[in-house]
Amino acid sequence: MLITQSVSFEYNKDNQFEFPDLNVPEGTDLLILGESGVGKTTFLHLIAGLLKPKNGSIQIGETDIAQLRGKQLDTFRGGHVGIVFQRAHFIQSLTLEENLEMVRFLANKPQDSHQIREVLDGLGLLDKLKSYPRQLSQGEQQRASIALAVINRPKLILADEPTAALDDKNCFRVIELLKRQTVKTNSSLIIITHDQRLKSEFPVSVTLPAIQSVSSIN
Ligand SMILES: Nc1ncnc2c1ncn2[C@@H]1O[C@H](COP(=O)(O)OP(=O)(O)OP(=O)(O)O)[C@@H](O)[C@H]1O
Repeated sequence: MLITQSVSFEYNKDNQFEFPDLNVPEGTDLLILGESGVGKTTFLHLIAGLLKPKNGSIQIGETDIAQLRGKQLDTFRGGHVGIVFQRAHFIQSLTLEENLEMVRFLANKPQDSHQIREVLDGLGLLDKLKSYPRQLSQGEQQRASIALAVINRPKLILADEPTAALDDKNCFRVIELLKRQTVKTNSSLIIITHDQRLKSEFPVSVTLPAIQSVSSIN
């Protein structure tokens, strides 16, 4: 599903990165661990096509997203990649249902109210369909951000520190919800985090080294 090779990136000469090669088959999960500042979010943004690598290839399915530009890239991402951001990105003037409709619209997907209800139901948010983002608790917002990420049934779900602000109970609940969603659609799930609690939940993990060098999945 995802193959990265020799991916490097630089913000400037003080912040240069070489990332491990990844090979994540369809339907499998991967945890990417690393200390603060080693480039976890940067790597996730490269995989999502939000940043362009300096060198290397990032293949999602048959497509090297490092080669896509503009609208092509946006449409590809909208249809194939779901991102659970550190902080949820909602349109505050729209209800949760309308936010989800917007995500489908932006990916050129037909509206499907059954799909929206099914996803919200799976996340325990069906009664929040008509709520505005500000009316949701922090935990509900976290779950709603998972809904935004999975509504288009992407084959690749990327999550940036989805549990950092959560207590143990909610941490494992969010992981369970993410895993359940990926099983439903046979998607691959990649979580980047410094949250060591997640290690026991994922058989495969890779740690980004403090001193950047290329390594591979252990
Ligand atoms: N836009 C930017 N311009 C310049 N440097 C940046 C930029 N974004 C991030 N950096 C630097 O790149 C390094 C890696 O940042 P990144 O956010 O990828 O780390 P991280 O491992 O996700 O950290 P954390 O766990 O604290 O979120 C940091 O030193 C950061 O200051």
